Amino acid sequence: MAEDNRGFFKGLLKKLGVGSAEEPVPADEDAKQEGGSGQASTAEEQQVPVQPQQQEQAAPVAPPEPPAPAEPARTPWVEPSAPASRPAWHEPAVAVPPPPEPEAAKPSFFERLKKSLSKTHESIVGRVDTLLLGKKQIDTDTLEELEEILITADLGVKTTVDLIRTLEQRLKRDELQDGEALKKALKEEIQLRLMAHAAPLVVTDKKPFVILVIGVNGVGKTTTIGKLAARYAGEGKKVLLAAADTFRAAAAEQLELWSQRVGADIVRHKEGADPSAVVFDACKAAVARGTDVLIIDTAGRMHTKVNLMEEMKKIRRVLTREIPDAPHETLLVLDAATGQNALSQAKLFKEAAFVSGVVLTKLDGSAKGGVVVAVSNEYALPVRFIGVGESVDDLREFDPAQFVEALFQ
Ligand SMILES: Nc1nc2c(ncn2[C@@H]2O[C@H](COP(=O)(O)OP(=O)(O)OP(=O)(O)O)[C@@H](O)[C@H]2O)c(=O)[nH]1
Repeated sequence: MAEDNRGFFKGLLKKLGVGSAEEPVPADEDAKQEGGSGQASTAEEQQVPVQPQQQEQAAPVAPPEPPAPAEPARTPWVEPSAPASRPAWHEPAVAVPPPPEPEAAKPSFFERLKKSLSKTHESIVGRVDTLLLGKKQIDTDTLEELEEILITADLGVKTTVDLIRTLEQRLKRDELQDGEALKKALKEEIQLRLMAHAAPLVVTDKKPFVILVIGVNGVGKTTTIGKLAARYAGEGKKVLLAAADTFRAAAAEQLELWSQRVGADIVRHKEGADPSAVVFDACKAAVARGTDVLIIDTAGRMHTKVNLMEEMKKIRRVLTREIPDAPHETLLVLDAATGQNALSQAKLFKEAAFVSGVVLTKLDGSAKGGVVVAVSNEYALPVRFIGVGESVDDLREFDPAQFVEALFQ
């Protein structure tokens, strides 16, 4: 640093009452300096991030020479890593759940569901409308074309074949005289299949009621847990979250933000810790604190069925040892926007992890919402909730009649 700059900063620091105007010294070097202990300004003090008021005071006083070109304009003792717009003492850089919209500005849930399903509506009902345009009569050729539409709209081969067989029988019984009758029959048959497996998640008064949340990474597990925690805390229940996804520090941070936001407790360990150890501690804490609902976040990075089964077995072993009939619900989270991938994940997890219910997220903006019908019908799994956005109240209990109505309107 130029001599005259040194003089300037010395004077400036004196004015601000910061102490000695020596250049910042790294902490480990400071320890090596002789006679440093009695000084008013240690290296540590100089490297503490500047408080906003100090920055404001220092800003108007320009140094006599412009700073070196590579350096951003800042006073010398500001943390080099601190971005100008986001000081170093801010929250960790993980996705912060967006706050709920003000009630008055929000359309009803049915309206939002309809909007969320608009692309799926186009890919099923829109194409069926085009198929039926100008058709005076429904015949087996029409049903063959319908079959293709349903398969490509992610209803799954098994469900589609089953639907078409039923429609053929109804055609034989003369129930499908025109396009409108066919559309009505299709809507009824889809609803029937969804209703056959529908069942809401009933949180009993077992203390704690344990929900184990599984699914591959990125499908929306953590967000779903946050939304569920908000729901149960809102009902006056005491909620504890277990951050057993220890693969990524950000996953636990994200869960912690949700816990703070909804007023739930959290048990988390360091990144890379054994997920079963987190589950063990969470069970102990839940029992000791009289928790009503314990929700466990897990990592979905088991690439093979064998790995997945082993990890799940281990977690379950720990769980049942601590809370004999836990988990009371094993909730598989699937990203609806991944269509057929979601269907394959349902198959893998159902076989490996004793899934008892499903959450379909990201229905908003996806054309692949037909997968809801496929997952429920092909694997006989109840869809407990659907996610139609990132906000806290964008997770709703699945209602087959409402879903089909919103899809066909
Ligand atoms: N549009 C939309 N986005 C969602 C929904 N649910 C979750 N997300 C978003 O999906 C992204 C991934 O969600 P996470 O909750 O982090 O997913 P995860 O499964 O926990 O992922 P890992 O922590 O990587 O295992 C985030 O940006 C969420 O905000 C939904 O219903 N709709």
